[in-house]
Amino acid sequence: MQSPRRNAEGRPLGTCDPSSSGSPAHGGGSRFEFQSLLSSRMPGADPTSARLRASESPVHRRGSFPLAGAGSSQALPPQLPEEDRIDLNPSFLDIALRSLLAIDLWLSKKLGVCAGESSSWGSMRPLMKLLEISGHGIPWLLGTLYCLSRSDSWAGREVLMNLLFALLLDLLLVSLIKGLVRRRRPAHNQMDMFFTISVDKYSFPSGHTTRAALVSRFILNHLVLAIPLRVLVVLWAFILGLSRVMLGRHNVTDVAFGFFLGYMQYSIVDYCWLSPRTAPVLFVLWNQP
Ligand SMILES: CC(C)=CCC/C(C)=C/CC/C(C)=C/COP(=O)(O)O
Repeated sequence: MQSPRRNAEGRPLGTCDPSSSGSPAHGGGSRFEFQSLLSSRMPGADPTSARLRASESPVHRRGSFPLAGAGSSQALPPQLPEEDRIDLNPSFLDIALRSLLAIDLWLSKKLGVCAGESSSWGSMRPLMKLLEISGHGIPWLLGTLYCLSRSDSWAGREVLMNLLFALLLDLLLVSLIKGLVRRRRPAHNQMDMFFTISVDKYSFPSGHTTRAALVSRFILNHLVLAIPLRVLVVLWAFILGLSRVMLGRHNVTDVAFGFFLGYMQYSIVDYCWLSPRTAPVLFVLWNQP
């Protein structure tokens, strides 16, 4: 059996002395309290998952409760029940993620000013819903297919074919991630969206935002537009993302990740660019009478 590791004062590590700087396992008396508070008051604190985390922690593996350090002559606090013990040792990443989520929920609730008719900016709701339609998958897909059917130049057809590929890739990736992450939409959201598919009950990432980022980057790279129009395209994408939070459809992190994913999706499309040279079959098929 391993003898317990000791600190500079010869005290076994993990021995409880609330006034001391504490053991590496608990980080001192004040951190001890902070962590207890965090684990017991944080939304979503779950004793079952805490128990699971504990079984992975080095403190737990040692097989004894370190606060009750054997051999210490000082009065020790009473031993805590199992659930409370483990909650004392969340990892730094755990705390950082939970704090980020708490800030995300708080900020999203604050920004959800058009979430209902009676919300503080409720009168703006129709305008936000108009923006919502401008970034919906159906008009973009139908519009691209229509333009493709009317296009009479090879260059135009190539761009539109790639836009179609981009839109389908976006639908696929967003559905996949939504299905995997399964994050519920904010509680203050009214589920009155136009034409949704099953995964759209989930909110991470925002599909409207990925599309806005993807399409705007696509347009900026493949259409020759005057500067004011280019600014308008960027503004549209940005305001569409913001409107998702204002409508209460999404949390801020859903939209932030949506921008990132949409931006990256364009890079994929650009990398796999379809042309009569790289995908001749597609282009020949499209030109059949
Ligand atoms: C071809 C096919 C299956 C088209 C489906 C298009 C469609 C229903 C897209 C869903 C658009 C939508 C409501 C996305 C949700 O956006 P969030 O920003 O709320 O995530």
